[in-house]
Amino acid sequence: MARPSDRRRGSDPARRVAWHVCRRVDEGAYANLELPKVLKAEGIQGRDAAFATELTYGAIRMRGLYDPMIELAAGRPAHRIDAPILDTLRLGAHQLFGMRVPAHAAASETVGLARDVNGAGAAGLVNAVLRRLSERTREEWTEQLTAGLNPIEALAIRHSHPAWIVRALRGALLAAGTATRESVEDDLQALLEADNAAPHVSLVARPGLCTVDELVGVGASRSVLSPVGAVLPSGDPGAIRAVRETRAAVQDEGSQLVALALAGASMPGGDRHEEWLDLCAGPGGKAALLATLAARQDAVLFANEVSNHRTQLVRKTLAAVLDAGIEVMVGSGDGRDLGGEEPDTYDRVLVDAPCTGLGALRRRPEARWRRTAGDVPTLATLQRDLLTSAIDTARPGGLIGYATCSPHVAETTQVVDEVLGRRADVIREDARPLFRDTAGRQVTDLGAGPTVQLWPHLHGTDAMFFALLRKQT
Ligand SMILES: C[S@@+](CC[C@H](N)C(=O)[O-])C[C@H]1O[C@@H](n2cnc3c(N)ncnc32)[C@H](O)[C@@H]1O
Repeated sequence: MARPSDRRRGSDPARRVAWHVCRRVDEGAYANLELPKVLKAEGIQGRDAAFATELTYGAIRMRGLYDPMIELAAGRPAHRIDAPILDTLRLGAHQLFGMRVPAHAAASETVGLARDVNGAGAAGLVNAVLRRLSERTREEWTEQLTAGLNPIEALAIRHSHPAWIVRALRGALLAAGTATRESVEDDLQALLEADNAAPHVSLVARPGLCTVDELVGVGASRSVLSPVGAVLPSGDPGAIRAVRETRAAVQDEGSQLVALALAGASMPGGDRHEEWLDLCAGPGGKAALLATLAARQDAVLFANEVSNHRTQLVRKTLAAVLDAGIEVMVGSGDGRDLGGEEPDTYDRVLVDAPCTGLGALRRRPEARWRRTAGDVPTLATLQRDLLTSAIDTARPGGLIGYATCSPHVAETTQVVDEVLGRRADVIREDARPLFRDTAGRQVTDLGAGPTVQLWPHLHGTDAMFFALLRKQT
């Protein structure tokens, strides 16, 4: 496919970038990886880059609402519209219904884009569809599209999530004790809205390598939630020296709290030199935080990852940690085998399990359209095997933290319940007191316990789940 730079330069560069990224995403790319590359290649920065980002992410995220609108306006199913033209129409719809672009500018700029990237013939179709779309408000279209649907299907269209995900999130809100039967519809709506809002950029100051004050000094504000966190209101985190040097990094505050919780859990038996294991470490965000926390407690970390490529990423993430002389080992292996290879060894073990990522939909605009309900049982089997192996690697008295960035009960409490149901040597501890905010107070709204469930609409974090288990002596 031609890059935007190869094409005639009649249309707005930011919109062309958005279209190009949407095409690449249709072909299997990830928007969060592709967009920065294309913005850089096109030399687009500042407000134009922010516009391109909002347009790209919104058009991809909201296609569950925009495609049915486009179908009505075009008088044909979306799969009968050429994919490159459909992407142009989605971008037009997002300018009309999701951004504060005046309708005439949204239409004329999108037709200009169509002329450039889809050809003169397609521009006529795009013009006609956008004119029809702009005859009604978003709410009017939504009312028409959801009339007569059951509540889950209606929410799926209104908030542009696949219905199976809406159902799973509703079940998770109830199961975690976050919502009651009375409040669940409001909670669900707030959660779905939070999934569609751009998340702020959270940074971690890796203890001993960087301070929150240093990040505040370059424009970030102190995190309310994470004692090692900061929030960047705008700008490119890559421009921050501490981030470039891997002394700090972009990391969700929920992930920070998970690592802090496991490191902070009490371990009777006093002053032994602990050995910690991160069983699924790639790309190394939690491993880097754990390694610095371990160093403060005179402990050492072994970071394990199954994929060779991701093991390399762990090494890159740990660059500043290793440069500082902090003792951390990095290895590549299947976490399911470690329980047999190194039984009864580690004091603290983190299983940050591969999961559907349904808790991080804000960050990955295409993820909701790629995942299927069929992924869940496959992942749950892997998660059970990894947790079982993690328990085997823990020494008697040792701790195991099980985390996912999905709140789906089949990946969270059901995994823990099933594994614990088969073993008499592990108990579940209340993890909630370990989640402490910057002021030292227990984080609110963590659920009914003993496990912890964080939420984008309540905490501003990804929907991280965390269970703390202790192996009996
Ligand atoms: C959720 S990610 C971990 C994120 C990481 N802890 C961080 O904070 O950067 C899960 C990781 O598990 C790895 N993984 C998948 N199957 C595995 C296995 N059988 N053994 C070890 N790691 C595995 C994946 O490659 C992926 O890197």
